[in-house]
Amino acid sequence: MAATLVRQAAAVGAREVRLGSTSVRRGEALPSAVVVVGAGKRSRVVGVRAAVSGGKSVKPAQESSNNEAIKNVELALRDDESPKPATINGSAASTETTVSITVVGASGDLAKKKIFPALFALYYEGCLPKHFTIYGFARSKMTNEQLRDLISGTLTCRIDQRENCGDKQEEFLKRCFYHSGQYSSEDSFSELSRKLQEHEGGRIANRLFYLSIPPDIFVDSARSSSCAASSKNGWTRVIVEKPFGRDSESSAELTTGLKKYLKEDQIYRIDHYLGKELVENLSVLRFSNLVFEPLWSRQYIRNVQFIFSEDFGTEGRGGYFDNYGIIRDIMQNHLLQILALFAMEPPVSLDAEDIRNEKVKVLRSMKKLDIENVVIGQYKGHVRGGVKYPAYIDDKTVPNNSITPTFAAAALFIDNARWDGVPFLMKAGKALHKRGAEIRVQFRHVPGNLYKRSFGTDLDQATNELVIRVQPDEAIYLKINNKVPGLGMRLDRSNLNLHYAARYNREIPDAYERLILDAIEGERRLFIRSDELDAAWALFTPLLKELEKRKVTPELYPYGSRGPVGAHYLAAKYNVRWGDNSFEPVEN
Ligand SMILES: NC(=O)C1=CN([C@@H]2O[C@H](COP(=O)(O)OP(=O)(O)OC[C@H]3O[C@@H](n4cnc5c(N)ncnc54)[C@H](OP(=O)(O)O)[C@@H]3O)[C@@H](O)[C@H]2O)C=CC1
Ligand SMILES: O=C1O[C@H](COP(=O)(O)O)[C@@H](O)[C@H](O)[C@H]1O
Repeated sequence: MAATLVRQAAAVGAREVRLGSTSVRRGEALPSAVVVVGAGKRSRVVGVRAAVSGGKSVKPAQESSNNEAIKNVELALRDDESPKPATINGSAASTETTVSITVVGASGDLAKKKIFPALFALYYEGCLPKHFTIYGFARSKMTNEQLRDLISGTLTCRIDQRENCGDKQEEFLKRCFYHSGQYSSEDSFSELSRKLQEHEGGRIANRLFYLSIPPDIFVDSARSSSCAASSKNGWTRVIVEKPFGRDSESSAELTTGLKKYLKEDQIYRIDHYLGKELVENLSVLRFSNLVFEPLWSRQYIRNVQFIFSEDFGTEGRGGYFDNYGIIRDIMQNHLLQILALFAMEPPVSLDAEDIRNEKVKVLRSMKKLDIENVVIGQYKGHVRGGVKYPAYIDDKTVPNNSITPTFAAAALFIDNARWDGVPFLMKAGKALHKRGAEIRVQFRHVPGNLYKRSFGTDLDQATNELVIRVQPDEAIYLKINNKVPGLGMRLDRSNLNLHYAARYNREIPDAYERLILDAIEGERRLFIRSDELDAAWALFTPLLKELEKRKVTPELYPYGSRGPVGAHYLAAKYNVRWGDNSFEPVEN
């Protein structure tokens, strides 16, 4: 069946076929071809996208009750971004496509640590188109060879594959080049454009710019890249890194600035948490399992916790961090995005706009964050086992009287029928006792529980808890009460555990891989739309201003500890206990 569909899709010029959860996005994005990779036996075709100009949506092509059969075939044709026929000296040029990816800020930390490794991983997996070129752009003077040396140390091959790793790295590096220039200079970008054009060789040239630079030069770079280096015959897209402003006003200003040079559908605002495997899985868990969705409301859920912790400080990024603080760095974006996916109503479809519409709706239903529902902290120096751990203010790029929070806990509420009265707690901190990110869903007590005498007085400890461990060591587990085998009647707490390392024999892709691939494919589902951003800032801006106006001093906590005790009082105010404080062995 899938093969039939692929032939049909090819006949109408589709460029991609999606096969259920085995996302089929590894093919080359040719308007006249379909490439299917990884179509597992149990795969289900859920959509076909085509890049044919002047088309319109057509669905569904065929239906079948068989799980292996093709369903919901949809041709999502992109009028706005469809390739325009290339001409050279008036005559028609190649209809082949090529993608040029420019990493703006290539000399920086993120480029080296995340972006180039993700691009290599995509190349290694065969996910990049046949014709592609990668350019690094920054002010630093570097040759192509020097860029290759800089990034080669951070390229790694999938540990579950490893074949021809060295050769693949060599091949990849040969396709990476460097151009030095000024971010605000159109001349620099014209020169870059000329070089890109040489590599593009007359093909339909799609161009992706990844702005991996400090936020104060986003607009300048967007202007010069857009005015001087946009594609003449294909699409041009720009990935923008966070932070998207410091508050509602600066975020709106940034959006206005970017929109002078780019259309909204060219802007890909990245929140890399949306690219994490378990965050993407949230919707699958909710909407494809009957056992969860009916429980997903105030009727059965007592509280929900979103917890982020790092066991290291701001090392090296204090200069950036001090201007933002943990609420802007983690809560307003990463944790809030996860919350939105967790709490939104079922979307009409898996289409990017339908999902983002629901996220905006739930964000707009939230109550403004009240300062009484927030606790802030900052780490102080600590000596443990003879090792001295620095205080936040020991960072040379941080003023020694800084009151920027490196920890925050908050209680948020959603004012809608589904979630009325349910506390959504967030906790985020640097320099804590462990690194991790998780979602904890604590369910209500069992009414009239026949076994309540077995639990002693602490009924909270006996309620079910669903834990989605985003990182590290990805897992989804449900804490249940169970009879200890034997002749007596003794209950204990056990986990129904989906431990990814035990269940799936493959490495989990880095979030940046998924997101860069989505940007190349024009899939906007995991990127932030401007109205989502506005809604997120509207929630946090009054609180941030209040904290700054009152100059609230953060509670100090020792480096490597569990954070300030105030977080426990905040939770206790809503009869909640943080779920991450209990010891939990990993079970396979
Ligand atoms: N690093 C990380 O882990 C994360 C970073 N981010 C965001 O990604 C973006 C890039 O981060 P990161 O790589 O750490 O940033 P860097 O501070 O390393 O900056 C990247 C490059 O931008 C150029 N640059 C730095 N400061 C200035 C300046 N004041 N004016 C002009 N150019 C400057 C430098 O290149 P040159 O001098 O050669 O031009 C530098 O190599 C930022 O927006 C950051 O907030 C988001 C999440 C995580
Ligand atoms: O965006 C950011 O994220 C990182 C944490 O990302 P992770 O994928 O390693 O969990 C954080 O360290 C940084 O401060 C923040 O800007």
